[in-house]
Amino acid sequence: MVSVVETDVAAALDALKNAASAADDMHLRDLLMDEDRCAAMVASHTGFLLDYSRQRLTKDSMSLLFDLARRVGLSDKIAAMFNGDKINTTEGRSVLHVALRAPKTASITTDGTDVVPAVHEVLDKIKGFTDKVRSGAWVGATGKTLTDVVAIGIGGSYLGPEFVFEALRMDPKASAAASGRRLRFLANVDPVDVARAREGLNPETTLVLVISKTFTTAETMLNARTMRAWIVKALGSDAVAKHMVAVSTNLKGVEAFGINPENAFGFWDWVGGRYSVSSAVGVVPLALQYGFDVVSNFLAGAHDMDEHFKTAPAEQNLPVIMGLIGVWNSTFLGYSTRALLPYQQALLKLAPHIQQVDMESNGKRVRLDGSELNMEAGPINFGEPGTNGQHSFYQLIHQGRLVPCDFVAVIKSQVPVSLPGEPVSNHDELMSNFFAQPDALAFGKSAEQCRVEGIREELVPHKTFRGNRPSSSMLIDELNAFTVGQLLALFEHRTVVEGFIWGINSFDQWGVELGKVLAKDVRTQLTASRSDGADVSGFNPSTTMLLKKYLSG
Ligand SMILES: O=P(O)(O)OC[C@H]1O[C@](O)(CO)[C@@H](O)[C@@H]1O
Repeated sequence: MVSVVETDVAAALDALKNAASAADDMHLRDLLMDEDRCAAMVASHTGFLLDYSRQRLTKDSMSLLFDLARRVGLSDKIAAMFNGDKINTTEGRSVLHVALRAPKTASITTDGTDVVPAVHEVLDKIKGFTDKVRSGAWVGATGKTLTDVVAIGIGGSYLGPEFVFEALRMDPKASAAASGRRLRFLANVDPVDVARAREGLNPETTLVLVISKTFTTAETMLNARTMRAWIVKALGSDAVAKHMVAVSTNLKGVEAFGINPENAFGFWDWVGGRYSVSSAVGVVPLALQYGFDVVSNFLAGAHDMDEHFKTAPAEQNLPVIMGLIGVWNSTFLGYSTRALLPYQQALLKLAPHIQQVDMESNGKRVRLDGSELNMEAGPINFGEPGTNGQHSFYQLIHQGRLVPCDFVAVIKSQVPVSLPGEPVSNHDELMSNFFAQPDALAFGKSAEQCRVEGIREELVPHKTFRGNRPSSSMLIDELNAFTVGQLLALFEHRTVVEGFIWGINSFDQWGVELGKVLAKDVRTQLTASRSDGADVSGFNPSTTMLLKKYLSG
């Protein structure tokens, strides 16, 4: 039987479908002339301003989206997440990454236990350990200070920490705190990645950090064994205790590997891998590099955005607005892709991280109850810092397929440069592009304009831009540990909002399992063929041919 709520939601969806058909008759060129509309489509929160007037939305269609949010019970769903309800139903887990950055005074309960004291216990342990390593109180097997860290981990145990690491590299405070220290990441199970990660490093001064929620991920464990062999070869097996530590929810696995659980930093099953950067997964490597104070600011920033998300009314709530725009573009306008374009080199790893956050979360085709979703949900995400992207894939964005864009920029550069004789500072030069691109996409250039410019008739079609290509523009006051935390939480919550509206489970990832199972079969075959010359068998003709070619090489 169809419930009242479902009928209510269906009515809201129908109204939005009609609004989307009407959007075909509107051009951003005209919508952007409406001052009231432009003023209404701006939202802000401490240090952040979002202008979404270049979305193909009217004020009415935006109201319909807020109405849909009400009808699906978005605010209750957000509250359920913050309350520790087991909203990850396929795994029977709470979703509490927000607890990782909650202050000591907060109380967040799951299974009848307040998790905040445990979070702060781990944070205190991390502070103690990282302070010791940084000060030289914790030394390696030969008595030398451990100045270099190789953080082994993949997916959610890698992408978020690397995003934050890169975002803060040129921040004056973080960079001063990192003086004399190096942090490398080792993710790919490729001996080339191992060689790159340890290039120029000395085992005597290197700390290896194994980061894995499960401590079973094949790539991470082989890389961990490879790095352990490197330490043991140089310094002997006793050195492992001084040179290897771990981050995991599986402390038994850590011990079985040979790392003392005393030197392990735990987290919990209510932290999803891709939402784990504010757990020990990110805090340990980042505090080793930048010091615990900087990382505390990062956590405070994430918490600040959590509070905004939890309390601000939908109409002023940045993650809610961004999530609703995502739903509009994906489900109602049918755009299958979106681009994340930071005009800020420090954010070069934002798009790769958000790719995982979003695509592993919302790359789903069934609803929570297992029924077919029957609408387009999670889009393909990609991105690259501007202006590099302009000289790469923007041609397609301007004249090829339609890709909604999220432009992100920072008002104050971390490292301002102004050269005598140059008309603008280097940062202003970068920002000129940030302001120009959204307008080029929105307004385009008509054939008439081309003709007025005297463009030869046969070239007019090639030089015409239809425009009407949607984007949002975000300005961040400055990029520091606090605002990086805010930015991370903002994008995490956008994904969560979209998943809540679609009624899917944004917190499981069954889709990555099948490939892992098949890789096991191939591993078994390679072992048998290499050791006993066993024939390749049990695979389809194509895979058999490829495996034979590989084995003969
Ligand atoms: O931290 P682990 O357990 O090594 O897992 C790494 C990653 O693998 C996945 O399970 C699948 O890619 C991710 O969700 C996770 O972040």
